[in-house]
Amino acid sequence: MNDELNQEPASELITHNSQLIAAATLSVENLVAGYPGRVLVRNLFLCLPEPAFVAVVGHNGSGKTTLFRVLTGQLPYQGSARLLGEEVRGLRRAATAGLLGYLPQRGSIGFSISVRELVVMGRYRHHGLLSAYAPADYALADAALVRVGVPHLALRDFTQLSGGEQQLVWLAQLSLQDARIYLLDEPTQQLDVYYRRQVFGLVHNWVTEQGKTVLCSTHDLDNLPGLSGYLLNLSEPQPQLRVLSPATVQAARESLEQAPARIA
Ligand SMILES: Nc1ncnc2c1ncn2[C@@H]1O[C@H](COP(=O)(O)OP(=O)(O)OP(=O)(O)O)[C@@H](O)[C@H]1O
Repeated sequence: MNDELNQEPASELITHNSQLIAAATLSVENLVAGYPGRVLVRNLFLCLPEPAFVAVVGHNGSGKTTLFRVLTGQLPYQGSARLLGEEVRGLRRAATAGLLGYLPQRGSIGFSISVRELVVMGRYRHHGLLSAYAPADYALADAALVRVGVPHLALRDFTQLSGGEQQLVWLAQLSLQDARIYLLDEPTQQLDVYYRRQVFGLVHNWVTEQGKTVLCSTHDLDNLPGLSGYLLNLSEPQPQLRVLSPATVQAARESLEQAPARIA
C-alpha cells in the first residue's frame, strides 16, 4: 500500500472520495435494479472520473439494457446513480438539457420520413418548438451523414432502409444532439464488418476529439482491442471498470465463451 495514502486522515479520505464522486462523469454506488421478482443489477459500484469510452459487455440477458434504462431514468432503482454529479432519479428531460443522448436497441418509426429530415431533428435542442430548421442545420445533418458513411441515403424514405442502414442514420441523428454522455445500446448489431469498424472508430472519436463520454453495449469484441477506455463485463460476479486492452478483452472473451451463471 502507498505510505502517503496511509498517512492521510480517514476524514480527509472520505471528503476526497465524495468530491471525486460528485465530480465524476458517471458514478454508481450500491446500485440494485431489475424487474418484479428479477434483480439484474446487484450492488454495482462504478466511478468514471473523466470523459471516456466504456464498452459494456455481457451474456444475453446479463442486464446491459437494464443498466441503460436505469441511467436514462426509465427504470426505478435502489442505491445511487449519478451523471455529472446529478442523481438520475431527480433528473427531468435529461436529453433536452443536453446531458444525455440515448440510442436504444430497436428504434423504429411508423410514418414515412426522409433520412435528411430525420437526421436534422437531432438539432431540436437548438430550436424553438415551432421554428423551422435553417440551411445551417441541414448542412450539419448532411455532414453527419457523411461521417457515418451514408450520404447517399439522404433523400431515401427512412422506413424503407435496411436495419443496418437505419442504425447508421440514428447514429448520425444522435451525433447532432451534442450531448455530454451517450448511451449506445448495441449500435453495431445489424452492421456489416466494414461499418462495424467505422462506427467504433466514429464513436471513439466523440470521446477523444469532442470530450464526450460514450457507454456502448456490444457483443462485438473483435473491434475493442484497438480502442482506449474501459471495459465493463456485466457477466462478472462483481462487475467493475477495467482498462481496455487486448488482455482485458481476451479475459472477457474467455468468460463470455462460458455458459452464463444464472441468478434467480
Ligand atoms: N420489462 C421487463 N420485465 C421483466 N423482465 C424483463 C423486462 N425487460 C427485460 N427483462 C429481462 O431482464 C433480463 C435482462 O435484460 P436486458 O435487456 O437488460 O439484457 P441485455 O444484457 O441487454 O441482453 P442482450 O445482450 O440480449 O441485449 C432479460 O432476461 C430480460 O428478459
